Parts: sequence; structure tokens; C-alpha cells
Amino acid sequence: MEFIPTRLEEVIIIRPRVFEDKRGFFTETFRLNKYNQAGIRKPFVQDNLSGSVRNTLRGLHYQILNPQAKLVMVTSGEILDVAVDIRRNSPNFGKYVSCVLSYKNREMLYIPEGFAHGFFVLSEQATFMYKCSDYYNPAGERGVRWDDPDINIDWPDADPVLSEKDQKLPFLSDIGEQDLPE
Ligand SMILES: Cc1cn([C@H]2C[C@H](O)[C@@H](COP(=O)(O)OP(=O)(O)O[C@H]3O[C@@H](C)C(=O)[C@@H](O)[C@H]3O)O2)c(=O)[nH]c1=O
Repeated sequence: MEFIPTRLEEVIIIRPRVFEDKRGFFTETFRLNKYNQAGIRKPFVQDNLSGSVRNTLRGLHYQILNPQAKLVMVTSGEILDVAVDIRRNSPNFGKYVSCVLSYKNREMLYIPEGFAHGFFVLSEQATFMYKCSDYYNPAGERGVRWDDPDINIDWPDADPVLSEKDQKLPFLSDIGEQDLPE
């Protein structure tokens, strides 16, 4: 299992060791001692699963009352995953990293607290699984517009399938300090 820092070093790509044989493959996706050694120490308390059709974009989401670190993976299909540093005092405020996660490459992404997260579905369908370090709290649900010009994410499509909620999210520059993580 390899832990590879991205250009925002707190966001980490996890490349698991995959054992292939005539039946298919086997891989460990989460193992506390190895994650701890790599500096990922937040215990996870919630697992989520979502399925999405091609061109779906979910995001950019974060929780302000119960901030969540996330370990995300794709169990079918292919997505472009994006994490944006929105910690109000961070030198990287507004910067993002993106990477392709797929059933085929079996890579995962660790996104710490303080980052907004979203993804775009590149395949006909994608199944997305993730662990969270705190519970979902609807009262603390926050988000940033996917097409915020200040963040300027290079999405593969200019007209994605969005939830009603995600269409109405604010731009980063319109979010008050109290609604941004430290
Ligand atoms: C995220 C979440 C949603 N829900 C409910 C609320 C709502 O009625 C329904 C669908 O929720 P959403 O539209 O917010 O689902 P979705 O757009 O998939 O939200 C997710 O997007 C990605 C990008 C993330 O980073 C996640 O943390 C999460 O915010 O599920 C829960 O009950 N528990 C949860 O943990």
C-alpha cells in the first residue's frame, strides 16, 4: 500500500497492493496500522455509498459543525475526484487537486477536514464508496459552487447533471468567515 502526497500535500492518494489470480483480484482498502503510519489517524465513524450516471457532478461539499475527513474510492466505473483547500487561513486557500479514481486503477483518495470535495462521473455509471471521520449533520452541511471562477476547476464537461441543491451553492468569495473551516 503506497501513500502518495498530491500537490496539496494533506490530500493523499492511496495505491493499494493488488493480488491478481485466475479468480480475479484481492486488495486491502483500509488497514488502521498502515494508515496510522502514514499520518492518517482520524477514526472513521460512517461509511457511505452512492451510485451516479454519466456526467453527474456531486459537490463541492463540506461539513462545518462536524468536519469530516473522507477516504473515497470507486467500486465501479470511473470518476474525476476533486478536493479544494477552503481552510480560511491556509496559504493554499482556493487551490484544488484532482485525480481519476476508477474500478480499474483501484486508487483511493484521503481528503482531510477543511477541504471541500466533489466528483464528476466519467463512465456510463459509477459507484462511489467513502468513509467519514464524523457523522453527517444536515445543519452543518455547506458547499461551494462547482464552477466557481476563483477556483477554476478543469471539469470535463460544462453542463453536468447536478442536484437542485448543488445548483444553488454560493461562490467561495461570498461565503462568510464563520462558514469556512479553520
Ligand atoms: C451525505 C449524506 C446525505 N444524506 C441524505 C441527505 C439527502 O436527502 C440525500 C442525498 O444527499 P446529497 O444530495 O447531499 O448527496 P451527495 O450529493 O452525494 O453528497 C455527498 O457528495 C460528496 C461530493 C461528498 O463529499 C459527500 O460528503 C456528500 O456531501 O441523502 C444522509 O442521510 N447522510 C449523509 O451522510
